[in-house]
Amino acid sequence: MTEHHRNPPWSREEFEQRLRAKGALYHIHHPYHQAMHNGECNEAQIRGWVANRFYYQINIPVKDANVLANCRDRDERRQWVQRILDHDGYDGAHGGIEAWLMLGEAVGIDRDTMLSQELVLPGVRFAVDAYVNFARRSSWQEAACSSLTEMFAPEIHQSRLDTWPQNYPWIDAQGLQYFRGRLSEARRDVQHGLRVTLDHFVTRQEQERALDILQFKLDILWTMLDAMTMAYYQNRAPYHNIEADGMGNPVRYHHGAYR
Ligand SMILES: O=C(O)c1cc(C(=O)O)c2c(n1)C(=O)C(=O)c1cc(C(=O)O)[nH]c1-2
Repeated sequence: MTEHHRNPPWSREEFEQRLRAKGALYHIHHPYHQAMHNGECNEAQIRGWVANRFYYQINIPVKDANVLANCRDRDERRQWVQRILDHDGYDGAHGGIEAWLMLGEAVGIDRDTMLSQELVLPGVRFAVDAYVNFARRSSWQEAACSSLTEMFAPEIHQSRLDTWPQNYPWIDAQGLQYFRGRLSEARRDVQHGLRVTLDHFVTRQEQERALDILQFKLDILWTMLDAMTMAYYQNRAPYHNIEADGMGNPVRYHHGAYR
């Protein structure tokens, strides 16, 4: 046992405070998001982000289905299942994935292109898949903890609602509905995720593990934007320096949104 594992657990309040302090590393601080917030993104950079984030959107309910699959507690599942419904839609509600498709259309990506995932960069795919796989292999409480980056999400959604209409007048403001919907959904998710995390991780060792899990999730979000930076800022999408695939076909991503 290393020394710090003998340390007493943090109080519930201090533990929560340490989880919230991780907001300092949220992707709101990534240069890509900063540029987007400051109105400095060109149309291709906005489109690249929307098309790549779509892969996150469609995987969130798959991730949450993995959480359910690992959870033996009916009451917890009853609450958690709402996350899947929020994204997939139910009854009269069209759901988050549909809302993201509408955001896509508002920025100039037609549905078929978005659904084909042809603009999704491998680095983004790997990062998002790591999240789904983590939820598949971990306890449902660990997966709940990994969702807690959502503590920091309402601020980023609100900032888009506040600044995009002025900064990007070419985007139909109707397309921003996704962000509006998430404001309340994220706050409700966080209440649940935080309660599970504070209840489940009780020794200092477990609490430190929870911080590591949250860091892992922060890394996923940050790495997605790193991959997009390569493609849409540095014009170094995968295979950017290779003209053809050897069979005379243009390489992947040549037709992509980064052009
Ligand atoms: O736009 C964003 O910056 C952002 C970030 C995050 C996040 O922190 O993981 C989520 C969302 N949006 C989001 O819309 C969403 O539905 C969502 C679900 C989850 C999750 O981990 O279960 N994160 C996020």
